[in-house]
This record gives sequence, C-alpha cells and structure tokens, in this order.
Amino acid sequence: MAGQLYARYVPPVATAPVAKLASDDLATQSSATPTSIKKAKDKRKANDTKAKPSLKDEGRDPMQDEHLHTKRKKRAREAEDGKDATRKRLKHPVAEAPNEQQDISRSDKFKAVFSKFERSSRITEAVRGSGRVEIATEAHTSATEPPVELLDLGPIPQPEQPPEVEAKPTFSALPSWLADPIKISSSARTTFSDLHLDDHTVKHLGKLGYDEAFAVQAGLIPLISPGKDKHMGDICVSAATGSGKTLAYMLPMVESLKHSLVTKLRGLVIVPTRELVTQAQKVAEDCAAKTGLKIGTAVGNQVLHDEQRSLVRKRRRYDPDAAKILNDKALQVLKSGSLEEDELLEDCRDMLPGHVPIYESNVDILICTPGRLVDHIRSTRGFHLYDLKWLVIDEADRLLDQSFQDWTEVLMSQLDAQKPEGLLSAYERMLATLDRPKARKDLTKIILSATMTKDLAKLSALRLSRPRLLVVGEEKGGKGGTEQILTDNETFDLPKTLTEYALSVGDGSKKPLYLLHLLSNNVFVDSPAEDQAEASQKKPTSKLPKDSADSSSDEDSSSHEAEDSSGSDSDAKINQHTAPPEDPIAQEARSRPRLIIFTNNNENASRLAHVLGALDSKFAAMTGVLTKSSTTTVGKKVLREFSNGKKSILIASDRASRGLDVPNVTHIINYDIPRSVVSYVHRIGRTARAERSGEACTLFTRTEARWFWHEIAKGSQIRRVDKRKVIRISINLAEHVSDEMKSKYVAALEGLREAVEDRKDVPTS
Ligand SMILES: Nc1ncnc2c1ncn2[C@@H]1O[C@H](COP(=O)(O)OP(=O)(O)OP(=O)(O)O)[C@@H](O)[C@H]1O
Repeated sequence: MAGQLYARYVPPVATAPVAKLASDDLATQSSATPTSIKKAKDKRKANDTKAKPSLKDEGRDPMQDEHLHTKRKKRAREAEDGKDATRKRLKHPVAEAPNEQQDISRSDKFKAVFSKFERSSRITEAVRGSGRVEIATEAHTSATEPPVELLDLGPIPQPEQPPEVEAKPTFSALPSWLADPIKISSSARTTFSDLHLDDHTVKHLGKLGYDEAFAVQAGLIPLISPGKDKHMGDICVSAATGSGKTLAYMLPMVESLKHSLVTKLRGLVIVPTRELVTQAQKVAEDCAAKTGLKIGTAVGNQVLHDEQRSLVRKRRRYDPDAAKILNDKALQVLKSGSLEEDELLEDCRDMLPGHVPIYESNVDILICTPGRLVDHIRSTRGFHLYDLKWLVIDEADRLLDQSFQDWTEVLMSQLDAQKPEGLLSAYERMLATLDRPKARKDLTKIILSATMTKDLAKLSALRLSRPRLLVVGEEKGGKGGTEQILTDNETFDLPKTLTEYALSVGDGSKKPLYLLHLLSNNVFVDSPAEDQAEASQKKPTSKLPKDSADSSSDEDSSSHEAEDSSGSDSDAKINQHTAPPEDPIAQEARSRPRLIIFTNNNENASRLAHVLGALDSKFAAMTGVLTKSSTTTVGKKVLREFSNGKKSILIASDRASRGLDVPNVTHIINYDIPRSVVSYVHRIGRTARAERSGEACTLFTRTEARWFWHEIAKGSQIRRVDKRKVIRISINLAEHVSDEMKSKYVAALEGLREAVEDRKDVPTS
C-alpha cells in the first residue's frame, strides 16, 4: 500500500527515493496487461522453484524449511494484494482521489522540508569552508542537487557574526576641565624673563643655576601670575617626576607675596612627608632670598608648643572696651570651673589692665604635612587661614588617599569660615558694610602630582573653583605633534632621559646574587670602593649590560597593590645650586654612581643590607638603610651621607619613593617589584631628574613576570618617549657566580636566619 508509506514519519532523505520508486511502480503498473501479469506470476513461480534448495542437497531439518517456505509464500501473497489494490485504484480513480491528493501534498511537504535541510546544509558547508555565507535561491535548491546525507542531531549551523566594531565614545565621562586639559610639550622651554618675572628675580635664578624654565614652569607660571594668560580659578598639574614642579609653583607664589608689608599666613604648601617639607622649604628659601618673606615649617617631630610659638606671636593692644568683655568672659569661666575655655584664661593671665592679646602670624609661607596642619588648626591660638592667598597640595594623589584626621574636611571648613570682625582690616570692614554679594575669596589652589588622579570623588574634597588641568607630556608621534595621547584613564609620563631594564631572577631564591652581579659588573663597573679614598682616584662609569640585553618580554602571573605611607625627618635635599663649594674629594664622591635599591618593606631592606654586606664587605661600607622604622636622627644621617656621596647605595622602602630629590642618583634598582604602577613611576623617578640621564632596573621573578610586562612594560597607564621599550637583560648565574661566592651566599643566609631566630638586631646601616 503506497499510502501507508507516507502515513508515518520517515526522514525526508530516506523518503524521497522511496516516493520516487513508488510513483515509478505506479507508472509501470498502469501500463500492465493481464497477460503480462500472468507472465510475471509464472516467472516468479519459476524463480521460487529455482530458489528452493533440495533437502537432500542441504541436509537440513525439513520442518524448518517448511516453515521458511510458508513465510516466503505469505510475503508473495502480500505483495500480490498490494498490486491488486493498485489495480483497483486505477479502475476507480475518483473513489481513491482524496487519499492520493493527501499523499501528493505530503510528498510536497516533505520535499519542502527536504529542500530546507539541503539549504541549511549548504550554508553550514559554506560557513565551515570559506567562512562566507551564501544564501542560495529557491530555484538553486531544486532537485538538481544530490541528496544530502543527514547526520545526527547537532548544533544548528549559524551564520558567522560580523566583526564587532570597537566603539569609541564620542563623549567623556570626565568633566570638561579634566577631559580637555591645557597641554604643553615636555620639550617646551622658555627664558624666565619671557615669563614676565622681574630682572632681579631672573638674575637670582641664574645664580641658582636655573637658566631657562622647564616645560612645567613655562606652562604654569603664566597661568597663576598676573597677566593676560592668568586663569581666574584653581589649577591641577600633571607632570613627570623631576620635571621641576616645586619651582613652578614656588616662584609665582613668592613673587606675588614679596611686596606684602605685614607678615600674614598667605601661602600654605602641604606635602606628604617630612623629607618633602624640608625639600620644599629649601626651594622656597632660595626663591624668597632677600625678599623679607618668612618661610615656616610644621612637621610632627618638633615639640608642638615650640612650633606654635614659631608660627604665631602674641602681642598686646590697648583696648579697654574689648578688655572688659574679655575679662568678664574669663571670670565666668573661672566661676564655672570649666577647663574648656582654658585658653581664655591664658589670654588674660599676662595682660596689662585695659589690654587685650592679639595674635599675628610669624610666617608668610607655611610648608607642612597634613597631620601637623590639623594639629595647628585645632590647637594653636591665633593660627588661622583667613588671609590665605595660595594653597598648594603637592603629591596630591597620595595625600588624597590619606584620610587620617579628616584633614581635607578640617582644612576646607577653615578656608570657608568667615573672618571674625575683630580681624577685619579697615578695607574689609568697609566692604562688609556694603550690601553686596560676597566676593569670591582671593585664593588660588594648585594641586600637583606626577601621577595626578582624575578621580572626581577625591578631587571634589578640595572644593576646587573653576579648575583647569595642565598636563605636561610627550607629543603624539614624537616632536612636532601638538596633540597628546590623553584618555579618561590616568596615564603617566616617564622622564625622557630614563632608560629602563628588567632582569628575570627565576624563582627569586638567588635574588641577592643577581643584585651582587649587577652592582659589581654593571653599576660600579670599576671595582667598588675598597675604601672611599682609593675609589676617589678612579673615574667611575656605569651602564647596565646592554650587550646581554634584548627587549623581548616574558610572561607569567602575579600582582600586588598599594604603597606604604611614610613620615620622618631628614634634610633630604642637597640642592646642587646652593651647595657650598666642595673640596675635590667630596666633588669626586658626588660624581660616583649613586643608586637607590627599593624593597617592599622594612624587613626586606634590613635583611638585604645584611646579606649584601656578608657577601662583599666592600658594599657594607657603602650602604645606608632608610625605612619607616629608622629613627629621625638615623634617617637624617643616612640621607645626608647619601646626598653628599659618603654612601653610594641607599636601600630603602617606599618611604623614599615620593618626591625625594637627591641630585645625581644614577641608578634605581627595584629589588622587590613595586606594588602598583604609581609606585613604579615614583620609585624610578628618583633618577633621571632635571633632564639628567638615569637608569632603572626591575628584578622580577617568574610569578611576577606577567604582571610586570603587562602593567609596567607594556601597560597603557605609562607613556614613554618614542614608545621606548623596557630592555630585558639576563644574567647566567651558573656562568658568573663562583663556587666560593655560592658558599658565601649560603653562609650569609644562615647568618641571617640565626640573627632573625635569635631576635638579634639585623644591622640596618
Ligand atoms: N629650570 C630649571 N633648571 C634647572 N634645574 C631645575 C629647574 N627647575 C627645577 N630644576 C631642578 O630639577 C630637580 C627636580 O625638581 P623638583 O624636585 O621640583 O621635581 P618634581 O617635578 O617636583 O619631581 P617629583 O614629582 O619627583 O617630586 C631639582 O633638583 C631642581 O633643582
């Protein structure tokens, strides 16, 4: 029965030929005559007889054969019935028509389904083959195509997705002043006289060795000095380490204040560490020489009372009315026994009758750490910021990360406070009587860093007014271009005179030996000082091993974070411009290679110094250690010796990574990999300052390699001049380290272990 063939689901590929066969069969049978049918029957009989094997021949069970025979007969009968049915249908076509139409429509349906399969198969083939998808037309999918073999169920082939176009936002998430900064090329130079500084100042700068203005000075000074380019608002500055930011803000501040007749606190500079207070003080004194301006400092190491007296002086004024009010108040306090108003009693204690105390600032410019500033705001009688004209926050990103004592909040509310009537000048009193909206305070805020943050949440704490951002950086595509590569992300420029190296130290277990090899063969190329006198006769040279260098990268995994904070005293900066004349030996000592080795914590610094000294006693004599745990006196001494060349090596924690300006530091070695990109930028920024050349080498272990190459060497956060690469160097320890040195190393480690276990003090300098 042909109809039954379509009554159940049969996969299209299989059914198509069957359907064709069935219709062929129909065609054949429609032209058959009774005679031909009989002939066919006879033929089949003959075949059956022929096919029937002789029982004798085969020797099989007659019962089984009989059963087989019956089965064949039954099948033949069934076939005959089928043909009869076909014949009947042919005789009565109308009666059978609905069934037949149904069959034909089903056949069409299967053909359609089949053609769909064929199409999708061709698309799959096309996607797999050329990757291109060609959609065939209906006509093309006709029966001319060979039948497609259907496979198991699998994922339906999908057309290849068009490549995603990298969307570049047409807007910036930053406010316009951050997204569209004032740009200046780091190679820009100008004379100080072109910056409209007076002749006396220009001459004075010349004497200090500042012949022309660096880019940041050329960019910032006009923006904050009187003149047509002055910006009436606050300024943020982003410029590389060692680019001269300190002079850039100090000079205009001193220039604007030097004509003041009365000493008032008008300039406030906030920096994160005591070392930087000392450095900035030096620059301020250089600039303010012979101007009569008084520079003061406030850092945590002094006795607060002494510092208070140095900042504010107390005087008497005859004013009977005011004296009566003050005395009445003091009496109330005495009666109530309250100690909160103790200062009021203090005020009256040494006053003559009819007199009141008045407080005056002893300084025009104060340079301080934020913690100490808060101390003075809260507890120094007569200390106020009502007259402030300049607020400078250097290393701003670091300071804004520190929230101790709520220093920004305390400072800002002090700046916003209204000046008490008693402190108003005659002019201010007159203005106060006028019914006018309050004029903006004449205060300029200058916020600076080599790693300036664009974090609005942090910057908003400074309540900037009409701010602009000044960026000093490399030009896009080298010199001549004007547009800088700026993104919404924070990106930092490195000094263009810096060369960077990276040294793989395997698993790190032999790091001291790698360091020793670097020091002996690449930094102190001639043998390191046997003693300082002998070394002073030699002319040192220093270059990292460019012969063994290549700039390939190497990657594995790892990452770290955050810098440690610091704070201690030291007269860090030895300003080359104002240093007294030196004897030749001291001069030579200064010209020797000088390097800072950075570790990630105090312990590593102390231990490294111990091992290095044990490996080679010559290095013990040349090395100083500066960590957070160094006392103020030790820190001062170490920095002084390092600055004047008595010590050539300074092993330091990140305490020394920010702002430290020791001239002629020739090398930086990151013995421990820095914990962040920002930390790396500041550490290596201790060399290659003020356009002098410098080299920095980072030691990385296998696990640190990936982070180093991804984030530091090739990361998008750091911009290098002319896309300069970090040069990879390698040292084959097996070749270079003698057996004697190896056993020394084992002994040094053993000595260190014993020292640590016995809780002996590991020598620190
Ligand atoms: N115009 C100039 N000519 C020559 N030397 C200069 C000039 N301006 C600054 N310098 C010198 O450049 C050095 C670095 O200056 P400074 O300490 O201000 O850098 P900085 O930008 O604040 O660096 P950092 O971000 O690391 O604190 C100092 O030794 C300073 O004396």
